[in-house]
Amino acid sequence: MPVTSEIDVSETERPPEAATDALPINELFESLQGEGTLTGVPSVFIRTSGCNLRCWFCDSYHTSWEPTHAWLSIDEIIDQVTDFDATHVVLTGGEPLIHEQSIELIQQLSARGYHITVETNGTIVPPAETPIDLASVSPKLASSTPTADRPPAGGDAALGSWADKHEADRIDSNALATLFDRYNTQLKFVVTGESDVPEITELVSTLQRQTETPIESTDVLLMPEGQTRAALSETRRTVAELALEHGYRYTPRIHVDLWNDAPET
Ligand SMILES: C[S@@+](CC[C@H](N)C(=O)[O-])C[C@H]1O[C@@H](n2cnc3c(N)ncnc32)[C@H](O)[C@@H]1O
Ligand SMILES: Nc1nc2[nH]cc(C(=O)O)c2c(=O)[nH]1
Ligand code: SF4
Ligand SMILES: [Mg+2]
Repeated sequence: MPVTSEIDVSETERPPEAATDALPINELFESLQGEGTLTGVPSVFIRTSGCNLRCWFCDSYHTSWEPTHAWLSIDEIIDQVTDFDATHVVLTGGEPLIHEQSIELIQQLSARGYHITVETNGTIVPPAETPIDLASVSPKLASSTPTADRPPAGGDAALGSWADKHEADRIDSNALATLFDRYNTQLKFVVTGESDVPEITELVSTLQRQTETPIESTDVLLMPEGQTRAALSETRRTVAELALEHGYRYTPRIHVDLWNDAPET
């Protein structure tokens, strides 16, 4: 059931009428996993609203810059998930781990046998026993920081004080190392061009010193920046060639190739 346009509120504070275990849900749909090591796997996507960062390029503008959502209880979410046939669930956002109710949702879905991927920016570590099958971690590079020259889709009026806050909070290497040690993890970088590579190499080296689990270059995925087919066609070849040159994996964004920027895909 589409929930995208049902309720439009400008913040993610829980209204008094919402259940205590409710989550702000921007959309809930079935699609093919479009990114990363599970690309092509039929999956139910649960997109929470609200984020602790503000990437200028965010392809889910209505979960970050202008959060839009309905409040659904965990039972309501699970009812909707079980209406689909997929065995894989992708919990995404926004930043799903800013909501403590996401943990209960993950536990309940896992107990029902679902394979759980969490798409996260890697700044928040969930409680130790949270049953995540794939931590799809996308650390945010300097090129993600919004500025007056690089404003979000809503223009620089939306920028407010986010340039400084985003820049200060986008990387927490302790959090990234803990996630990597605890979960089966892919590090999926959004790449805008060659100038992003030194920061990726440096961050991967830093994390290799911090983690107990060895980080292989094949755990590192380069994903082209682009919300639309037209934008991706500008970046993907460069990013694929950078992956080849540096021994990292390349991941396409097949949902963008297939459905462009349509909601619920
Ligand atoms: C909308 S985010 C939600 C999860 C989490 N907040 C994060 O950033 O990882 C889902 C995925 O889309 C990626 N993404 C967002 N905007 C993008 C863009 N313009 N081009 C390529 N990937 C993008 C993110 O890096 C992340 O891997
Ligand atoms: N098909 C499809 N695959 C995806 N993989 C990660 C997504 C996300 O927004 O987190 C996403 C998405 O929005 N759609
Ligand atoms: S961290 Fe994720 S949801 Fe938040 S602004 Fe960046 S891409 Fe969007
Ligand atoms: Mg997406």
